[in-house]
Amino acid sequence: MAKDPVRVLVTGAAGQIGYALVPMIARGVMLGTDQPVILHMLDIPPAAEALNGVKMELVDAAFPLLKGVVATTDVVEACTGVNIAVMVGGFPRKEGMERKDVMTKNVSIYKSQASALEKHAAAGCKVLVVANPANTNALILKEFAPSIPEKNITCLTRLDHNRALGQISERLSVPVCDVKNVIIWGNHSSSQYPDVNHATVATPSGDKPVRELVKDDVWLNAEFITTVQQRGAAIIKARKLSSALSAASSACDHIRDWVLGTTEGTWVSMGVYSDGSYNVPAGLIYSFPVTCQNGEWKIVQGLPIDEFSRKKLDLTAEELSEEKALAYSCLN
Ligand SMILES: NC(=O)C1=CN([C@@H]2O[C@H](COP(=O)(O)OP(=O)(O)OC[C@H]3O[C@@H](n4cnc5c(N)ncnc54)[C@H](O)[C@@H]3O)[C@@H](O)[C@H]2O)C=CC1
Ligand SMILES: O=C([O-])CC(=O)C(=O)O
Repeated sequence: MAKDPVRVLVTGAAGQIGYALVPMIARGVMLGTDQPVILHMLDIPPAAEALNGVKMELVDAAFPLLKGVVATTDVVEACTGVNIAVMVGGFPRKEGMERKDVMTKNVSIYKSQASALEKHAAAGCKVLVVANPANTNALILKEFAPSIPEKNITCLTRLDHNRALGQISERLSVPVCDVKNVIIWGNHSSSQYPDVNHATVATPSGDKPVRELVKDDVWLNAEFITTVQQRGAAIIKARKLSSALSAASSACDHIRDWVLGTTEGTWVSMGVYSDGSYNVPAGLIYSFPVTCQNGEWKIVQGLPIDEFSRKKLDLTAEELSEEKALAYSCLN
């Protein structure tokens, strides 16, 4: 029997990530090729005409899984009955800006959209915040939507995770699908810690640690880390626009794994509400290694953390605490 359609909200749908993301969702990249979807697309009035153009293209593409499109500038209409909410709406960073610089503009959006989601989304709606500062926007959304369970509010660090996989794959000239279990700890910002200490590569003689294969701790402890931390800025420099296709694809990965589960023996990185695991202060949205099953994520426990890593985990937590304080000061 055909499945009932799932309603997926994309905010900022007329923007660059939105334009890359909605066809992926309509093709089943996010929820599976047997899962019909109804797309809810929200943008602001100045983008209404462009949003309507995206809707026209979705109709023209005749996606078999797409059972309906709601394109609106009304946040209540956009949020009504949605099962998944991908929050991309906001203002992107430009060359020379830190993600913190977009804070003032974006956190107030997340405060107001929190109440619309809380009141109008379907029960159990899963929320992914993409817009920057992603962790702090997600935290604001959580705090101003107290009836949405905190386990249902996450932010995107899967792009950073995928970037880390990509760097290792390039360095070792192995297919990216053979690399797994990197970790992005902390903030989706240049303070994040891309950690390869538990990462492995599938080889004909079994999984081997990335460190053993790369055989260059200097590169792994320095250049690799900064390349991943600065990749967003490098893309902005090259394209004069921030990452879009990779962000859209990673957002699909995030939701797909969350809803359909991670593969046995593999974890992914997600920005989730900290419960104090790994001595990360509770009450921050922080990126951890997680596994997913039955629609729920769980932080991978018990990984040994060396002194080098500890410092980096703490540094990015400190930045998130500062961002939290700054966000509240912007809202006052
Ligand atoms: N977490 C991550 O890995 C990544 C996050 N980003 C962030 O994603 C966000 C979107 O990036 P782009 O699509 O490139 O930007 P964009 O400027 O092309 O699109 C953003 C869209 O949001 C809309 N918008 C603004 N305020 C809104 C509101 N209140 N409600 C609904 N829509 C609203 C704009 O009209 C625009 O159409 C930015 O904040 C960017 O920094 C970008 C790449 C990766
Ligand atoms: O760097 C930016 O502003 C966009 C972004 O979040 C990324 O590409 O990781």
